[in-house]
Amino acid sequence: PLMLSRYESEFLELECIGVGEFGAVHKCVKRLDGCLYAIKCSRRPLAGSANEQLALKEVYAHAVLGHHPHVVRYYSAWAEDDHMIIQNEYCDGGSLNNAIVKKEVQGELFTEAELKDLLLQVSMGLKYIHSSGLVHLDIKPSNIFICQRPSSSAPGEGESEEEEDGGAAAGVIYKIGDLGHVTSSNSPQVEEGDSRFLASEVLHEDYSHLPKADIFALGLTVLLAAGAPPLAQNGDQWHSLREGRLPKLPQELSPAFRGLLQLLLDPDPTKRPSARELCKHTVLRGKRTE
Ligand SMILES: Cn1cc(CCO)c2c3c(c(-c4ccccc4Cl)cc21)C(=O)NC3=O
Repeated sequence: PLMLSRYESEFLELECIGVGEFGAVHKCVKRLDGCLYAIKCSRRPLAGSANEQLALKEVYAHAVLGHHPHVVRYYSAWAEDDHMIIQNEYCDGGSLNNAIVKKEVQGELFTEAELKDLLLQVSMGLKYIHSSGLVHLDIKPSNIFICQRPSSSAPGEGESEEEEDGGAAAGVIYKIGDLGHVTSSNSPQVEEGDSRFLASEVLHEDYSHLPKADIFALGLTVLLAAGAPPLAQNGDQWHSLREGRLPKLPQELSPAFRGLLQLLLDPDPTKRPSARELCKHTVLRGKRTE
């Protein structure tokens, strides 16, 4: 085609790392800086359509959110020949969902210390998103990405891991990704996320405590990492979980941690701790064992 695509001229496509109805995500290297990026190409939504709104909200959210060690970094977005393209930080460790499946296959479990580290890191990312007046609304294992070492994209100015928590620098770093459902926490046009992680009050269009819907989804995310069976999309299991009945777990968790998970999943959103409260929660801030 006459117009040389910016995507082709600026990037070398290395491999496809995800395909969905949204489009495809590739691991790419930027020719200029030699760094790796995750680039999502999706069909450009019809002008004025709901999908266009969603696509724009994703880019707006990234633009507003700037940099945080536990939120996937945004670099650029542009439109070309009927496609929307977004260039994000490449996280080299796959998604939390991949990690959960891998543990399952190997007959291994996340230890309680690892579960606490996961909960603390994602809470830090959520605290940042919520303090910016936004809510994610699609927190789930496949939207949490892992960096096995400080990210392999271009280093960010003033972005330092130890600011948030030196501890994670030694192990894995979890980052909240896919801001496609992000909306403002007080004047929401809510686009519901995955029903398996949806808080009951949001299903009933009660948007008065949206940040607590992210906390509920985070509780289910940690529950899955703890080895809970796959979540139901609807039906009795879906409802019983939302009446505060936790599924049987393949491991004994300490009463303190189990109690905290119970609180994250409380049917009453006002009973769930905020991300800020989680970040300083003694159960999560206990002395590190390693
Ligand atoms: C399927 N998939 C696999 C990965 C690599 C994990 O090791 C991945 C990434 C992203 C995304 C992504 C999600 C939503 C919107 C835009 C992007 Cl680039 C999707 C990804 C993203 O923003 N950063 C990623 O690493």
